[in-house]
Amino acid sequence: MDNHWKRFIKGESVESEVTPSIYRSWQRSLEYHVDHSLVSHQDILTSARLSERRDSQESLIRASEPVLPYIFSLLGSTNYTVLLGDNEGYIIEAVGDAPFMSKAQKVNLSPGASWREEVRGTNAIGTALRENAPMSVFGWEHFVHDNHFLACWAAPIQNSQGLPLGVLDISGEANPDRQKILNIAMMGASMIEKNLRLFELENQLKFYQEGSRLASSLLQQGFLTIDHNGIITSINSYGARLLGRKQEDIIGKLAGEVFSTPKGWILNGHSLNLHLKDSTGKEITSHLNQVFNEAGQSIGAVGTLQIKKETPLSNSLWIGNSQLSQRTLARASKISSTHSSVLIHGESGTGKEIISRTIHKLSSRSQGPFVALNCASLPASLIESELFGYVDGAFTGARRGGKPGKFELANKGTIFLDEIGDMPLNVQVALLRVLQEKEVSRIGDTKALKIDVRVIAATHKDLSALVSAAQFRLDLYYRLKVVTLELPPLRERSEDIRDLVPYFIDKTCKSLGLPPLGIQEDVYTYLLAHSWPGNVRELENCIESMVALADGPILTTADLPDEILQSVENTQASTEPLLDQQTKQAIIYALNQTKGKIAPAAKLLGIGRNTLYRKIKDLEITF
Ligand SMILES: Nc1ncnc2c1ncn2[C@@H]1O[C@H](COP(=O)(O)OP(=O)(O)OP(=O)(O)O)[C@@H](O)[C@H]1O
Repeated sequence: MDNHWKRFIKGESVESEVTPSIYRSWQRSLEYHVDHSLVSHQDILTSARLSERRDSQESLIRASEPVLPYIFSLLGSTNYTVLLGDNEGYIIEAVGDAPFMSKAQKVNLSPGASWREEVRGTNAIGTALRENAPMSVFGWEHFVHDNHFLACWAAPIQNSQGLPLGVLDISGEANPDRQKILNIAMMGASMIEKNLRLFELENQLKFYQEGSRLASSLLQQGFLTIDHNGIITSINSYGARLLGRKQEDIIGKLAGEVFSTPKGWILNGHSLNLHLKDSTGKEITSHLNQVFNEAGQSIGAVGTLQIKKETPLSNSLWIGNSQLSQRTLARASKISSTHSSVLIHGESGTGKEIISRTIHKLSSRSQGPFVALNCASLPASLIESELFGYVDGAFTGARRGGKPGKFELANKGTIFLDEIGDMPLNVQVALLRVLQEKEVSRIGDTKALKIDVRVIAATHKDLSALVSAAQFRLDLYYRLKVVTLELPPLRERSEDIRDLVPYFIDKTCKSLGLPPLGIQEDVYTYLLAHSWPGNVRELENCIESMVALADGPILTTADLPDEILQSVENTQASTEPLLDQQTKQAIIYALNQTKGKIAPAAKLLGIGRNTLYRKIKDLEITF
């Protein structure tokens, strides 16, 4: 068979009779002017240069260390050597049996020699590197005649981009089992590649760990990481100080031991707010987010710890961080420092009572009572006696000893009159008198009692229209609307849903004595798309029923009430396409953020101003 080689050397055409990769390499060997009749003694490193080279290839050598002897042991015969070459074909490591290695040494197949094609013509190491593919080169396929006694198999060792970093070679004396040994060489190369990737990941991990250690040491808040077993794997010194313990006393402990949270929470929720106290009793707020791997399994949680700031609004009962909510709260806070009557307008369930309680809590009357009366829930005949009370025997059916009215009960505090639009006209007159004279007389009594009460009235109706229809007194209307507050419906501040939902889940779990529940992100797609005609009350009811009926530790779309699923699916199917709805929401959000300014809103959305104008027009957005 070495006829092929001889004929090629003589210059005859053998292209169709030789393996293409071997033929290509022979051609290259000719171009490099490799002498086919002589063993080259070029490109052999001195031992000092070889050790420098090995130092520069430290990770390749470390990654191969366990692999070379293992591959040698698989060969099951001693007539082989297993070699590691670097990316320039220099042999930097060899494992093998002495008799064969000494034969190999005669042709410089030993550490220090480069087996690049340019120097030694066609050979497994050089040709595998050049072709960047596994190669076997047998006997006469070697370009240099003296190498014809060799049978060699080599596989490149590649980096993650597929570029060769080195080569694993198995050389022996002619062996017919070409594919089997090539497979072993390929397996060895892939084991080395895996080890190299592992080293890379270890380095990356060290890098990130060091980066996050440095960054978290600079943070003016606590930072902690918890693994999927619930063990605290790191906490910065600020966080440890907050908890009044040493870092080393916290790291390695179960989160449940440090935070005394219900067992198993870490695997249940997607995010969690822990409520803790520091060593001096100050409240610490925390926010932990779970981290998931690509398969969606929890691999732990990272989060922050902070001392809860005592802002005036921390007394607020209002949940929601949307721009509109923040504006509402800021206005409520201002109102709380005045003594005027307040008229709150908003759709049913938007939180008129909650905001009234907040105004009361923030005001100088906070130590006094907050008394609420829903004018729509009582028959007209009873409202007056509820408001002003009565004396013994004031009317048939009156309670013995009389009864104080809500105004009396609210003295030094706040009275909240919900659904004021439903107040009968005769009671409106009496109310106006109380407001003007700041005194109240129980029904059937001649004495008047001085009272100091702030009135907050609320309605979902258009009071000015009721005034025009002569159903509401103009003078009372003006008395009440000294200060007004408009509560936006939930559909206009849907970002609040992301704050309200975890709050309601938490609240319901506590009231039902259940462990904290998580919620799947998909559920929000529905909650955000629903129009919530019943506003926050409807959302609260929805979450309450989901929690009560939930099957697992995480609320999923399967737990959504049918009416929400249907209403969202109907809107999506019939009227606006989902994309339009979401675009609309994004635009409303951006306009809220930028207080209606077009240029910054367009920037926030990443679109041009003209496109934004067009979309506002097309989607009929009003702002
Ligand atoms: N911003 C909010 N944060 C927390 N809970 C809220 C908020 N807004 C409303 N809620 C809850 O939603 C429910 C309805 O709120 P509220 O009674 O204050 O609304 P309303 O506007 O007074 O309703 P209605 O006009 O029907 O009386 C209550 O259970 C309240 O706790």
